[in-house]
Amino acid sequence: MEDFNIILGTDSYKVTHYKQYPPNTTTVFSYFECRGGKLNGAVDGDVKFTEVVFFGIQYILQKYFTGQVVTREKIQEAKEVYKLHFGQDIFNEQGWEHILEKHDGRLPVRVRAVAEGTVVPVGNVLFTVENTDPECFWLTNWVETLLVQTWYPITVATNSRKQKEFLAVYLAETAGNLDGLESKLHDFGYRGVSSQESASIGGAAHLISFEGTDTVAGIRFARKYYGCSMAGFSIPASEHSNITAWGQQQERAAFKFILEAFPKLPVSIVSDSYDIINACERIWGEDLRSVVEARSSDAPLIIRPDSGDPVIMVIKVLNILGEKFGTTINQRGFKVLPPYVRVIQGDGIGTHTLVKVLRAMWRERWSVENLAFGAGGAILQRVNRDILNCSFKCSFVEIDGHGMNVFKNPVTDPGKASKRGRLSLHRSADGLLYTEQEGRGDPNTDLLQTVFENGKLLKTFTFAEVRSRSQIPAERLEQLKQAEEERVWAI
Ligand SMILES: O=C(Nc1cccnc1)c1ccc2c(c1)ncn2CC1CCN(C(=O)c2ccccc2)CC1
Repeated sequence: MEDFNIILGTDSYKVTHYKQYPPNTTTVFSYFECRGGKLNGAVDGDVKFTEVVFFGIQYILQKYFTGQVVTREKIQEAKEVYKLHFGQDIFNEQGWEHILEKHDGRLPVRVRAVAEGTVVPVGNVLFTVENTDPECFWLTNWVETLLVQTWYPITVATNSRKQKEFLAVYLAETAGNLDGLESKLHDFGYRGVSSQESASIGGAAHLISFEGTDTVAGIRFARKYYGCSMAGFSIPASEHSNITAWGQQQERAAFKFILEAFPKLPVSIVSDSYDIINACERIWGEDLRSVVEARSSDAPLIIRPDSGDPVIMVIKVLNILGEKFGTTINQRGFKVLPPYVRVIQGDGIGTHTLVKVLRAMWRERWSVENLAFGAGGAILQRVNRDILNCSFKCSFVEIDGHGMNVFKNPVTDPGKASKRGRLSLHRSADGLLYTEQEGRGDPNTDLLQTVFENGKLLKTFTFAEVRSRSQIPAERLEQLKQAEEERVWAI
């Protein structure tokens, strides 16, 4: 990563921390966890997160940590910047010179992490960092700033997987199988994220649980960093300009033209430019009805409403289409439109509204086979570090050759208490993951693996492995089904 200078890749206050640790400190050992807790489910509404998908450290390590990341030029640049930034010489020039001379510019740190894609209950250690050169005790927490940015891929991956749980429960309940589950939540979010890099990272994080995306950057990311040649798919779809360019009087002509432009593929046509109800009743349901009925089941028309309350619009559109094209009743007793016509709701969808639409469809006896969702900002942008309470804390130091377990335990917030000593992650006999503290863990069963050491990426995972590790277990779906039964289906 040429135009990145890790010596300038940290919070300003960390530049002064080498002067603040106790004299003769030789080791700083820190860890990262997602505490979950107080802001739980803040993505929207009453969705709760009790476990997280670990994802994304591989990218950060590969892009910003591997190889010779310290050079004389970068030290010089940092020296100038910090002299101006602090107004005096407090930059640890000797410390970085030491890394350049003794380690050939490679970072003398060890990062141990749980395998990417692992689903870990909140409150467990996810990765640890320690210095491998006693003179570089100050480096461990220097790199916190960059490594804690894993909060973003972890949160996006976790939130998309949570939506997949709800979709799976309602698809199983209303269709009797999980066919098409992976294409039920399509990423529309490319334009709504803050940067190209966020689109890449977040786009890929969504694709751990789904295979539908319009965020092309996520495809490229998965190819480049996780060895996946094609992580997601899309289809021909219209935007408003393709309809409005024909003028309001020609909406029907536009619809017909676009349908006929793609005879052998599913085609999605946004239908709310003027009046979605008229579009469904008159244009799709009468004027173009035979054109729609001529579509094959693997090249359906997919009607896209794009305004109005999502819950109301989905039910209204399904009811009109059911009237016009007829429905069958599936083995679960739910209504299904003919296979040549489907609906995608891509407006106003976040975890909370997706659940509300699913619950409304259940109440109106519509099978989830009929619908897919698109989501943008809610998938990639409406997330922050507080949702899973991701944090990095020191838990062990060595001073004058003596090891010491350290921690914080604020009387003002017990939820912020940190773990103590050297940490490891283990799986109990009944399959649950738990953290051993104070160095008590058996190294032979530690699920944390050394993924980075002294400038080298030692362990990487493919996107296929990440996807396989984050599968949703059947018992989790059973649990969520029970909860929905009590909360919604019983009423
Ligand atoms: O409008 C779209 N993209 C977009 C991008 C950026 C901003 N706004 C919209 C867009 C992109 C992909 C779309 C789409 C619409 N409509 C369908 N797809 C992709 C998938 C096609 C395959 N799928 C179906 O056939 C299907 C649809 C509904 C029920 C059951 C199955 C599931 C959806």
